[in-house]
Amino acid sequence: MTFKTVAIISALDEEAAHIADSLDDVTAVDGASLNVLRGTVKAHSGRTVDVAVTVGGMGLVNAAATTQYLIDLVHPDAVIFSGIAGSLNPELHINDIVLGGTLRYLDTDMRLVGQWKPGTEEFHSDPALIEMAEDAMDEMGIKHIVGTIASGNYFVDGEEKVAEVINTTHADAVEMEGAAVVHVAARNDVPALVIRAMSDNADTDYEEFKDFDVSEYADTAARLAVNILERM
Ligand SMILES: C[C@H]1O[C@@H](n2cnc3c(N)ncnc32)[C@H](O)[C@@H]1O
Repeated sequence: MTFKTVAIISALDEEAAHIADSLDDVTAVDGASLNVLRGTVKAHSGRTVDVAVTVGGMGLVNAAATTQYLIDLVHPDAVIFSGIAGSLNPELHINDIVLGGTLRYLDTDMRLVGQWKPGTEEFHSDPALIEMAEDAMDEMGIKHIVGTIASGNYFVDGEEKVAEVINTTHADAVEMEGAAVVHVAARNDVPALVIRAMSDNADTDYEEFKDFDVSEYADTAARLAVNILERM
């Protein structure tokens, strides 16, 4: 598989900043409430990879709309989501990475929703993209797992919510976009990868979350995304 064009999506400005800064020959396109930056990254092979990066906002609908818009706009060979998530796995520490081997929705009856294409009840990041990400993280010395990510339309904090998410999804990390991105990518037959750096242990309440600085973790995920582009 040659990755000539790659679309990268984040939910927050901090999650996209480093990726946008790594692009050369940048142009901007506005549409569908998005500001899309297009540019190139020089790969180790000497080739250039065309990249489109945008911030789509938080939540499943924003993520789905953004993914479809980027696919229609740039016809990418891969879609990568780069961002932060709450850890549900005690083996993981803040700033470790979970790759979305499996992605499941919270609060969605997939027996019904999953009847439409691609006709599955859960979603998966592309194995070739996962392998590139693992090589990149070995090189960068980042602790990581390929695990299960749960995606829902609410911030998960506190023991009760955490227990419910773990019981229903068996997830290692929880966030608000990943499953929607991979779901929409699968409808379009585009390989996708979800990268999440752990920003919290799902114990931080929403008021605190607004105050605490997520830039460091957002940047870890973004540096990984750029390293993957350089391997393409
Ligand atoms: C709040 C933003 O950060 C991510 N995020 C980080 N931590 C959590 C958590 N504990 N629960 C839900 N989403 C989280 C979401 O994906 C959203 O974009």
